[in-house]
Amino acid sequence: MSVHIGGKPGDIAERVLLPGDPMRAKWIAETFLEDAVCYTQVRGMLGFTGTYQGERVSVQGSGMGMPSASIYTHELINEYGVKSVIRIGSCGALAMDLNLGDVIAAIGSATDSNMNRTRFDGLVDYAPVADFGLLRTAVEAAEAQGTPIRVGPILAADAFYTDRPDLYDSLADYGVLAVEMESAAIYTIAARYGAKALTILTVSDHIKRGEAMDSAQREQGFSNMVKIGLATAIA
Ligand SMILES: O=P(O)(O)O[C@H]1O[C@H](CO)[C@@H](O)[C@H]1O
Ligand SMILES: O=c1cc[nH]c(=O)[nH]1
Repeated sequence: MSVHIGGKPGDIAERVLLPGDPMRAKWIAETFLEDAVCYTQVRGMLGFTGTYQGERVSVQGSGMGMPSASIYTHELINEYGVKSVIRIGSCGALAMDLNLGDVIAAIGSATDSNMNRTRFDGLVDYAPVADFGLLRTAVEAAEAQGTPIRVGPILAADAFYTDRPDLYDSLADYGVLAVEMESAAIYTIAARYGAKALTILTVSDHIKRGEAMDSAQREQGFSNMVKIGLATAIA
């Protein structure tokens, strides 16, 4: 077991889906995986390993925000030999041509977090980006299942409730599609330790229009995203 994950070596597949919400991890394991086994409940951050179309896959909750997601990404890669990490999350849209339920693949992740400023002594604005192979596979998987997918940059924010909505307007002017809270850290840590990472998101809110999905829309929208994530993981 690592500091924050209760599994033994070998309990976790080389390919991991990483939702923020541990209950989404449980729902994915119960809905999409066969023979799923829960390998960790430490801090309630559930993780499961099962098979999808005969291939071994794990799904691990990562919590909210970059400090939490960093811990799980670091330990999965360095303590359990995970090779690819696919975040599947919800996001708030900034682009006016996005709608609730739309699926996004994050090619790159701007951030207001200080984590990378600390890493590089404030001397470099490191650009956290997706693994190109995973990104291409996700786009192909989305096309194969008939789910439109929008590829573009996103913002990984430290705060869910922002005091600076004006910054969101500026970012939208620069083509940033949506806001979530983990991708920049996941991309950075995967790059640092030689693993692949991708973030796939479902638009659960539209920040500029003040819209939010109801629970039925959420389930269907998230299902499409999860299927893309699983198809990408096993490709
Ligand atoms: O739906 P998840 O994966 O938790 O992702 C988004 O939802 C949470 C905020 O509500 C943050 O973790 C954000 O990144
Ligand atoms: O981080 C997030 C996730 C969903 N919706 C938001 O507005 N922000």
